[in-house]
Amino acid sequence: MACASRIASALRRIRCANSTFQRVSLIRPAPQIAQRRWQTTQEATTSASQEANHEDDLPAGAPSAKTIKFTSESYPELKRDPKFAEITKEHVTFFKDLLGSDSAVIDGLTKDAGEDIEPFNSDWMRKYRGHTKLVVKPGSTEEVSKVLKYCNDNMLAVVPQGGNTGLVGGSVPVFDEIVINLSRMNNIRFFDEVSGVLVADAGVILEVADNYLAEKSHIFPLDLGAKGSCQIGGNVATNAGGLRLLRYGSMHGNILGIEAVLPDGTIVDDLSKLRKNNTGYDIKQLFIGGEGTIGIITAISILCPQRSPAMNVAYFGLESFEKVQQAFREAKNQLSEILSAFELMDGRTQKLLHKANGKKLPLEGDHPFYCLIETSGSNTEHDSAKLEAFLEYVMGEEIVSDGVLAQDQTQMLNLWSCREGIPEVLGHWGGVYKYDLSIPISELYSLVEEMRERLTSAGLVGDSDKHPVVDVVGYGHMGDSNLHLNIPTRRFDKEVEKAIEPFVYEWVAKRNGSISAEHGLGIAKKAFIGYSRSDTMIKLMKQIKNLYDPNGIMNPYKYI
Ligand SMILES: O=C(O)CC[C@@H](O)C(=O)O
Ligand SMILES: [Zn+2]
Repeated sequence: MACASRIASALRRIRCANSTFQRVSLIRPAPQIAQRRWQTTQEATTSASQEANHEDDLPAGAPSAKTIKFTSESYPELKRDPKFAEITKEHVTFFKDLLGSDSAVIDGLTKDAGEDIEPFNSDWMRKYRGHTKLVVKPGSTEEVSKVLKYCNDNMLAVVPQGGNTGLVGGSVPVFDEIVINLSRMNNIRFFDEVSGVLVADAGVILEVADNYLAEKSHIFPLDLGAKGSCQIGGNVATNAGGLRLLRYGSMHGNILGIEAVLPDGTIVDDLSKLRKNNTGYDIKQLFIGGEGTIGIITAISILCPQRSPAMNVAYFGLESFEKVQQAFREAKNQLSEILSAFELMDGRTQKLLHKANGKKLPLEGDHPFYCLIETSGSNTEHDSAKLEAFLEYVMGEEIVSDGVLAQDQTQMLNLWSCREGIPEVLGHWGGVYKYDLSIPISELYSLVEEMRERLTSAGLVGDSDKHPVVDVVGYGHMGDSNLHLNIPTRRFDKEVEKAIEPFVYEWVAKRNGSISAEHGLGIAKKAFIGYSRSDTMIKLMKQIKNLYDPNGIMNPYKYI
């Protein structure tokens, strides 16, 4: 079998080149998300919950945030809460006096802050845009405390903001909420090489933290495409999942402690470095995934695993979702503790990747499904033996039809780009309807098929400009039963939206899945929480919100 020999010869090459392969570490450059660009669209029609924003002639690499439609227009049902005060010159003076440095306050009230303030008002997807006139950048926990207390005392609404790389509009204002940006708080406070405990400010960029840990043979237990821009405080506040959750677990499991500030200025000093601390309620968990609705995380303490010196990345083509499941089962069974990622991409995502940016795909021929497997272990020989046995098995049993194994770091990056490049590429035609869903694994892909059929029979999908929908595709974290259902479109269209929603949420709810597996609720999914949470759970969440933030100043109009 040609494909078998492809992998077998790759394995032979690895055995010959052990010494170089052994030391490969996987550090992927993050996509330049600030330069993502939406394509021209025709006659974009409005859609309250999904509309992205387009313009006819964006200069490549320099999108102007000013052309993004305001969230308050896309969501006309949202009204500014009159209980919040409007920002005055006196407020601005207070923040300037408090924070001292000129660069710590972006003041759009007393002067035209123009392009300086817009990146804080809008998100990288160009879907959400607020009206803030003030961005403050505290440089310490004490400053965050003073800022928040002042806002709370004066009924000024705020939005905590990290790297602003979220996917649900949670980190940008809707109206004139003050943006509290954490980027100046970017120090690593502590690292212990024996325990692997890292304590760092919330504003440290994920990739910076990971590079720091790499020098100490450790790894940050979270990895995602936006690592070059996102901040670890935001990662914790959104309980980001990423590409290696399968191996290292979630933020809820890895975070040992947090430091946070409540709206009344109280500093929650719970920066525990302990793995075990069984003394009452685990209150830090409320801030993890709390999306900045009860307080601002200012620092985290996190358990970081040892970095694996031996890494392998393989990319397979498979003929059915049944075979994908078999491959996943075998990977868990045979690679067990060295398996660090098992990602799924359908054939359509790979074709679109090629179509949009001409990317040469690793395998010749078409396969309905592709998987990317990564192993991370401590012993190359041991890992290679396991991998070889696994590959021989899946090829021999015809579970996998074709595959390649990276020979060096460049090839690893190239294989990873076939997965990580997908979200950005799908925006190429105009915009994307995005759904981030937890679904029982056996039915993970059925939703994509049903949705494709549904939209196709409604005459909405096609190759020509007559059809709004380019395709219906699925990819995601197979290892976590987390599907990213993406529907790239040429234009946003009420008819398309009606065909997708609420069908998609009902479909997921019927299977006891989650309507937001890892991206959170923000503004995009807030209206749909009831599909995944019972009335009792929502009531309990509201009680917590009211307890911590009685004035409701924290990230209003989102989440809850
Ligand atoms: O854009 C998406 O739908 C998914 C983004 C991210 O969670 C990923 O897994 O690449
Ligand atoms: Zn994801």
